[in-house]
Amino acid sequence: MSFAPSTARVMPNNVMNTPIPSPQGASGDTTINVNGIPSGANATAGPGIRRRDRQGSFGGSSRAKVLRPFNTANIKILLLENVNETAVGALRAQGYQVETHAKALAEDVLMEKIKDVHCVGIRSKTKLTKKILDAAEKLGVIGCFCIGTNQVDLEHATSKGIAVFNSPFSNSRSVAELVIAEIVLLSRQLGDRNNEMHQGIWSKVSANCYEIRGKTLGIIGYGHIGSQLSVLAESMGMRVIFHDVAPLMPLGTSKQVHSLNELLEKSDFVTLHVPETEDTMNMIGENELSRMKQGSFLINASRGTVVVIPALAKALKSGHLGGAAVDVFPKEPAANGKFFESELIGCPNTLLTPHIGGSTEEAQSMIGVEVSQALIKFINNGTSIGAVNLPEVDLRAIRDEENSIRLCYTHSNVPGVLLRITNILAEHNVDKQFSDSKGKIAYLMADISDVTPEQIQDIYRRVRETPTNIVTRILY
Ligand SMILES: NC(=O)c1ccc[n+]([C@@H]2O[C@H](COP(=O)([O-])OP(=O)(O)OC[C@H]3O[C@@H](n4cnc5c(N)ncnc54)[C@H](O)[C@@H]3O)[C@@H](O)[C@H]2O)c1
Ligand SMILES: O=C(O)[C@H](O)COP(=O)(O)O
Repeated sequence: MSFAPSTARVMPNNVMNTPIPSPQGASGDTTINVNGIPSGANATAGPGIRRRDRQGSFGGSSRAKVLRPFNTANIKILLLENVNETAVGALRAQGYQVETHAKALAEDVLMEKIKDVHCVGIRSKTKLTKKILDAAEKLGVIGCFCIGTNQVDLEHATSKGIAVFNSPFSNSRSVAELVIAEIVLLSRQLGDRNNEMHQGIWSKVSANCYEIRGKTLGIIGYGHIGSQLSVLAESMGMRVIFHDVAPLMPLGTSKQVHSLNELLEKSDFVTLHVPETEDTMNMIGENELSRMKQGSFLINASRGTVVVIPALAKALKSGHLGGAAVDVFPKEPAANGKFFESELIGCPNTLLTPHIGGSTEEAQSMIGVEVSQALIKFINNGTSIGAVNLPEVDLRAIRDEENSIRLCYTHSNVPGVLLRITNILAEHNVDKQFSDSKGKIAYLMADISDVTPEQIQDIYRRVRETPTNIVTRILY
């Protein structure tokens, strides 16, 4: 797969279901404006579609055509929260306009900035609420350069046909390694000893300090991170049990237990690796903490809302828990250097970290590559593989010949749509077509050959006018 930038290419397209930036056809290009009408100095009465420069291939075939939404230089991308250079470079190499910010933006600034962009890239801090999404007039795709997507109003994004991509496992190993370190640190009270030494206090203690060998680790949420952690913990001699809503294959000699309570009662260390959902909100409160063994430890590197912080502080101060490591908080400061407050500050044997579970060079670099590639494939080819909120649809490469187009149609999932589209395409040569649905939304891709600019314009207009239309794009 090559992501080499193409020569300017302008598409009849509402890539983000909104007005298209005005064409900037390179010299010699025949360009097609938003309405599909050939325009620009070199517009001719001819087909209006230039054979692409053979700069790369799609789908591994030398006869494959590189598709573009329209002049890629008109695509505007906003990257927030210090998204990795690997992503910035890959997106710029496409010719897109990329604006980067090291921090999350305040709501009013984001509302203004997001108005004009086709794609936004965020991490866990930026909240893309209904209000923000409604301000985003041209937005067609969101890249979450992290695992969690709870910071995006997914339902609203979906209703607007905005695709959302994330990186499902590129930082899993980093989180699992952090948790292994924390298990050892907590078990040996290293946080407290370190603090004392920095204050000039020599306090050599062995009481209540343990090896982790032979101890039981209870993992809540046995997904990418939980299962990776399971393998690492067993290799250090721990026994592993886990609780998950889904029945899952236990790795190594780990065992799935029947209930959350069983896990809490049997574990020396309890670690949370669930997503933020309605079900996991306040999952560990006073009742659950009281079920944990006397002197056991709690680790949370999932989401801050999963643990009731005042209850945890109480359990630590009373000595019921032997310690805790917390990486995520219900309210996190917006940026580095901002004030952090929590009832956990000063609790005994309590490790507090600023949401750094996935913050390693390796993870950030891999995430940058993975998410930027998903964004490029969606913008340039219409591919929704890996989208968390759209049905996953792809077609093999379009043939590299003149006058062939790809129709990408995001629509409401109601009866009768395919018949309507079939009628619109009836007199054309549909090379291939695929469609799938997910809940209230469906996505169709169709490659059509031998179409004139007038026919493209007609297809585009008629598809857009269907009552079920959410987003219609045509790619060349
Ligand atoms: N601290 C960090 O920097 C950091 C980094 C990466 C991920 N995370 C957080 O960790 C979470 C987990 O990541 P992952 O990649 O392992 O996710 P995952 O989707 O691979 O696994 C989550 C698991 O939790 C289970 N689950 C869901 N609801 C549950 C419930 N109510 N009770 C029990 N199990 C439940 C799922 O079935 C799944 O097996 C992410 O959603 C993210 O919020 C934090
Ligand atoms: O969801 C995630 O992947 C983690 O919470 C990490 O988020 P971050 O990219 O904001 O560090």
